[in-house]
Amino acid sequence: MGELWAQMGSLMATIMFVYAMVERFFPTPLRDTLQIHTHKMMSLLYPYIQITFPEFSGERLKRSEAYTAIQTYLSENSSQVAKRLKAEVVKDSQNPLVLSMDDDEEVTDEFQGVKLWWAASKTTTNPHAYSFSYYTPPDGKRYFKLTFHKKHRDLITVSYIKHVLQAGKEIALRNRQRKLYTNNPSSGWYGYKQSKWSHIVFEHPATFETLAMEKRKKEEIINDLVKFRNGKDYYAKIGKAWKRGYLLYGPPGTGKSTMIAAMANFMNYDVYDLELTAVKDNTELRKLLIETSSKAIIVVEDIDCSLDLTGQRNMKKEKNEEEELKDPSKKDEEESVKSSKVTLSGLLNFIDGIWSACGGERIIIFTTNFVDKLDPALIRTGRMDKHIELSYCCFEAFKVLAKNYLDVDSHHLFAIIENLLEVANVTPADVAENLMPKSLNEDVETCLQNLIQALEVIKEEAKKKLEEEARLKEEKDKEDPTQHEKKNSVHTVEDVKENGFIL
Ligand SMILES: Nc1ncnc2c1ncn2[C@@H]1O[C@H](COP(=O)(O)OP(=O)(O)OP(=O)(O)O)[C@@H](O)[C@H]1O
Ligand SMILES: [Mg+2]
Repeated sequence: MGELWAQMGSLMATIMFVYAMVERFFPTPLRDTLQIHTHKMMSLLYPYIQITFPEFSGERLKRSEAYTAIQTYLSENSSQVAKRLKAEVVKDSQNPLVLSMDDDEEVTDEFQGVKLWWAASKTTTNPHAYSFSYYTPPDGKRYFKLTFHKKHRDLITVSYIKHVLQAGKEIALRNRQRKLYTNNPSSGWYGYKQSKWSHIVFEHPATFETLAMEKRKKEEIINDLVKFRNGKDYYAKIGKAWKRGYLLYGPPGTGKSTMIAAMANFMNYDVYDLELTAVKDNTELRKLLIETSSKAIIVVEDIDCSLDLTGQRNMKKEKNEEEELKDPSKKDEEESVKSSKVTLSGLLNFIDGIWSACGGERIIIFTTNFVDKLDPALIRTGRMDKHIELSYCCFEAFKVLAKNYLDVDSHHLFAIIENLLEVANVTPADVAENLMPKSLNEDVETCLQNLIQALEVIKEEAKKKLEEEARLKEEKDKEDPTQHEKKNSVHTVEDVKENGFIL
């Protein structure tokens, strides 16, 4: 910046001298003409272009987006070089204290080999002058001034400014504090200051590194997410809304919720935990969706329990009426489900209707313990793009947990555990529970022994259960071999109905 200031200084001195001469020796009409020409000539000699970015444009309350983006960009790129910094507390940021360059401070930047100068300044205002604007700060209007050589005009005005604004927005997004939203019951939507979603700061520590799962499967999911994140142009090209649906299924404690948290942390997205039973009808579901932000994961946990969306409504009805006669408390249970009128078609519209296309990238995740119970319409390809099974703990997943909980990569007891995991169906949640030291003096060996004991018990129980099932089957076969054959065929209408499939 030194050389620029030296050049500017000598130019300013020349201009002032020429103006002074003109003022002094020429009559007014000639003086005006001469001044215009002098000005033109000086601007020809002065080879730099300046662009200013005011903090508030016009008289609007809103701070200029460009100014904010430039400030963020410069804070990250130049706060190390600027000598005088300004500290500001920024709301909703991971790092609430943001340092940016102070007024009248300059920094340089470089873009494709071209040097540029940024200066933070403010206009000086007359403190006695009455301002019509509420938004003009008493100490003047702030602005950033960008100076560059005129031969780079196109590069700077077309590419560089775009780059700065984009990078500034990305930095702000990266540094923002992410939120976990839950929907409020609609009865409270119209109250004072009540909004449709309540939020808290999202601070779940789960990551893909700590998620116990086969490496290959994990990489597949990560690649899918990365492809989605970078797919803005691709989605626009194929004419599809920029969204992706995942169905996570598996027994309780296999890590479905943990995976959602890992996904949110990986993508740096907000999470909207949608409680469908609190949504009155499809219209309200739509209103909730419109109020979600871009870069969000919308989660419906336990979709099979949230609503009677399994397509078995009619089949179940008769059964429930019978049950109600026997047990009246069943009726109350059913009533509470009926009070939510979100239908399967409402939910499908929610997923792939035009409503889901408003705004930017969105991920929709359903979780269930019973994938077979879901209506095929809900999970068909294109609607839920990827089905991910979270299953019982395999040896590879155990190794991740051992690393997380005990900080070990290998141990002589691992071989025994590997053999036991092949025969015992145990969830990662159970493995984690057993690996956790119960007291301060429990070492790695003791923790692994605890797990082995637990796995032995599970293995024995499973063995007994299998033996019992085999015995019962044998007894049944003896009683009525034809009945058993019929029962074994899953293709009979009775069985399909009983299992909750839709014909
Ligand atoms: N795959 C996993 N990797 C790491 N930790 C896991 C995994 N699965 C379960 N856990 C541990 O077990 C606990 C329960 O897991 P989580 O809540 O994710 O299970 P879930 O599949 O969502 O169960 P549910 O069906 O009951 O909702 C977690 O807090 C986590 O500590
Ligand atoms: Mg869960």
